[in-house]
Amino acid sequence: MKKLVEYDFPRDLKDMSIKELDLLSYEIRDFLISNISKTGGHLASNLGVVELSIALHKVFDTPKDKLVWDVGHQSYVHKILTGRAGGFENLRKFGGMSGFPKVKESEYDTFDTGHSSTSISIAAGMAAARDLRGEHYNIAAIIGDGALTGGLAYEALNNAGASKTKMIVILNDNGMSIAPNTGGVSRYLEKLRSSQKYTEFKQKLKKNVAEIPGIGKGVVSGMQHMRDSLKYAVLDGIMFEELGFKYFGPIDGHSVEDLIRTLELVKEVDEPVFLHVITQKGKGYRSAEETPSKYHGTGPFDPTTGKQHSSGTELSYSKVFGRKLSQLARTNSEIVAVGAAMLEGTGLKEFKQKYPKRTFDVGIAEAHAVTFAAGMAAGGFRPVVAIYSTFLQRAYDQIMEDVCLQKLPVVFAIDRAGIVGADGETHHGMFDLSYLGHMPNMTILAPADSNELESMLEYALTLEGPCAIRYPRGEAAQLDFYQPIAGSLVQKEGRDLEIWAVGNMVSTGLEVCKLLEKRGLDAGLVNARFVRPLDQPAIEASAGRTGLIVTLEDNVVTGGFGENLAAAIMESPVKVLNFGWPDCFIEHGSCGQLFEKYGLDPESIAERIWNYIEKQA
Ligand SMILES: Cc1ncc(C[n+]2csc(CCOP(=O)(O)OP(=O)(O)O)c2C)c(N)n1
Ligand SMILES: CC(=O)[C@@H](O)[C@H](O)COP(=O)(O)O
Ligand SMILES: [Mg+2]
Repeated sequence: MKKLVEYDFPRDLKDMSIKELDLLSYEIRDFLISNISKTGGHLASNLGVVELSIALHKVFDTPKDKLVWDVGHQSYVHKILTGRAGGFENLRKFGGMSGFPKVKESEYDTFDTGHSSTSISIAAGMAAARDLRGEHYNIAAIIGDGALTGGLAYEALNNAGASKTKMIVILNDNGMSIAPNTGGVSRYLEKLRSSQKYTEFKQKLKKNVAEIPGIGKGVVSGMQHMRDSLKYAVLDGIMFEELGFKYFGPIDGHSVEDLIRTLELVKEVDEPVFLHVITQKGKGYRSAEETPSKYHGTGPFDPTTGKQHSSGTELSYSKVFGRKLSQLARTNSEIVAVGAAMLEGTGLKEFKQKYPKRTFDVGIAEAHAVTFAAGMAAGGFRPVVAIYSTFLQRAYDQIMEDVCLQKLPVVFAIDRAGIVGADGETHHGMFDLSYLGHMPNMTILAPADSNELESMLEYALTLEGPCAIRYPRGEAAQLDFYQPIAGSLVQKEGRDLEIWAVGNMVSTGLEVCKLLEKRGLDAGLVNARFVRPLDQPAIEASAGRTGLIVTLEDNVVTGGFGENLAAAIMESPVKVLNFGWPDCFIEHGSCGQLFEKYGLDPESIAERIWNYIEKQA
């Protein structure tokens, strides 16, 4: 039997029979399990779209026809079917293949994605561009039921449905976001899924397709006939029909045959089509079927037992945050937690178990989460909104207008701040200090270790306005900082220079001081703690003690802590050197590799400081 790397995909799919395609789906699942068990990656979502991806590449003429994968974490099978099986050895590794669609990686990847709920907008825009140019090809957006909880998807449905342009929205409905999906739309989809009509549709589909005389006009009239005889399906999908889409389904997303038949039909429709496909997250791998959330994004695991190698016992910042919040909520009944489809990732699972009524998971809806929290704060509560740094970018305006403008006491627990590693450029949380740093009334804190995170959370909940606490992905440092949160913390004064480090960069700063000491330099270290407001008196005092201030932050330099500090003492003769991420998008790789490549590891920083001082001498 041929290996997946030996096929000429997608061309080879065109000659394969349904039976061969069924066999191929087994082969692809084996390949995914075997490879992801070594590299880690998004397993469960990909196992769920094996047949759908095969059918799409069988029916559509890619890359002329365009496929847009929402989020893109489920694009692995698409990658296999477009000649990239060989890339899986280095999936998400430094210099290796990305875990998301990348235009620069393949002509079959139509758009760089990573953040949810964008696919329908992208497809609608592509369709408008195609129509304006008078071109003819198919465009399909493949969106999950989780991604369909995001507001942008509805703005796009509203616009695309009314436009009457030819495009296909395929809903990959598995009832799951990372965790079980939530909300009213999810309940509506559940109703469609569990309806008897699902099986009836399958029977009618077979019967009607058999009656279709050929292609072109025949297909269209056959399809019209089918739709007429499937009035119930139209009724069931009424919400999408009312928005201007022709609704088809729901169909079995694990039947290659049904998928191919239906796609052949809907691709002939000259209007917006909404095709509802039912799949199972984790399909074909027992551990992932039983606990899809655990295999949504997984590290390496034993493929035979399903046992994940990383024990998950490390004390992450997320866990420290969740544990402390639960503890504070015991005595403060005004504390409520707000999340956006990432309760587990942000450490709120324990809080939800203890305080289900005080936990609000709004779905993949970060902008709504923030304004919802603003509403709760206006109603007298103390909302704590836990969102990853990269996803909070979505809610810039809501933080500014709905929270800061009214100085509402909302606490933002910003997880995954700084570089995150394997997810890469769409997911690094390296902009929050810049996008929050200019917001009036906002306090921004960054803990250097787990104790500081706890103290900062306690402190934030005493403030009368908004406060953001940002901390990185992964294991929490244990530096034993117990001092109360009042301003910056001078660890050590320095004669030759003083380093002002933000959050996780305090650990780096300690290393840099040691390395410089070996070269005979007396470097001091200040744990900034407050990114906003700046601790002006302490900064001025530091500038008075030394001729050089060095700032370290796990954030883009542009508009970050260091630039603000430099501006705050621009009249002083002290020189300021800023270290942070350069003004560009940073690729995927391990955090260690990225810090090294961009000169942000202790050795590179010490070297640059040394060279700078040498040059000045
Ligand atoms: C704006 C944004 N918020 C959160 C996420 C994190 N996230 C990635 S995939 C996912 C679940 C998506 O569910 P669904 O679209 O149904 O796809 P499935 O994994 O079920 O195939 C979430 C919440 C994201 N990528 N983008
Ligand atoms: C695809 C996506 O956006 C999430 O699944 C993300 O990969 C989760 O990252 P963490 O592993 O940091 O929770
Ligand atoms: Mg889903």
